[in-house]
Amino acid sequence: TRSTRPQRMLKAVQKNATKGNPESVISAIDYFCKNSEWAMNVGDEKGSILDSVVTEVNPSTVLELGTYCGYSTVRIARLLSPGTKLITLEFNPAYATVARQIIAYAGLQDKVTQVEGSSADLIPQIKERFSITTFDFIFLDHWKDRYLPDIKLFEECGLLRKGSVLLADNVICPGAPEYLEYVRNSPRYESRYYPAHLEYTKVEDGLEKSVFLG
Ligand SMILES: O=C(NC/C=C/[C@H]1O[C@@H](n2cnc3c(NCCO)ncnc32)[C@H](O)[C@@H]1O)c1cc(-c2ccc(F)cc2)cc(O)c1O
Ligand SMILES: [Mg+2]
Repeated sequence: TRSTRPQRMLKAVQKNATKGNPESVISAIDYFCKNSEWAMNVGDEKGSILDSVVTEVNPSTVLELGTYCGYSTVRIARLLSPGTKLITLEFNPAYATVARQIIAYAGLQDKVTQVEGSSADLIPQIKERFSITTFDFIFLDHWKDRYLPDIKLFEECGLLRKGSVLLADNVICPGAPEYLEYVRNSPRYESRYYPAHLEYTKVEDGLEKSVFLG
């Protein structure tokens, strides 16, 4: 049967990137998406903004919602201090399998804990299962209508502390209007919009960074 787009993306990484070199994995995926097949990775333009926020926060505890093929997982993990691991949630086993291979090809498997399942089920289990008290940095890039229910779940489960940084992809395209309204109007968050473009296109999109104020 015909291969899937994530499988073709993995082949492109194995063909064009250098094993153990995260930068070459990122470049190989961006090249594939610009020249062969568009895919919903955060991409190079928004990825550079993601890089700058991760570098600024220098987090000890990190959560990503929506691994997909692991592109942003690699971007984040390559910047983490030694000994720091990120947890990434993905409920599609086929995507998780491709991501595992892309993360391993980049040599970052020791900095990543991949968890298969839905954020709605897993978020309430995180403290117990991973001995986490709160997250320093959370990247939201899963289903856009789940951003708001999941940020409320973070609050209910006591997973945020004064200064926790949440960064959300696609707040313009496809859009997360309820989430934006919430973080921009809640007195418990200080929010800032980073304008950019939808990955590999000229369509307007951007990232919303929201700091929890406690
Ligand atoms: O839809 C987009 N992203 C969704 C990501 C989903 C991934 O995350 C996984 N996932 C989803 N919900 C959950 C969940 N929890 C949810 C239930 O609890 N728990 C765990 N994993 C979850 C999926 O299995 C996928 O792996 C998108 C679209 C465009 C786009 C723009 C313009 C266009 F024309 C077309 C497309 C651009 C983007 O950058 C985008 O991110
Ligand atoms: Mg996205």
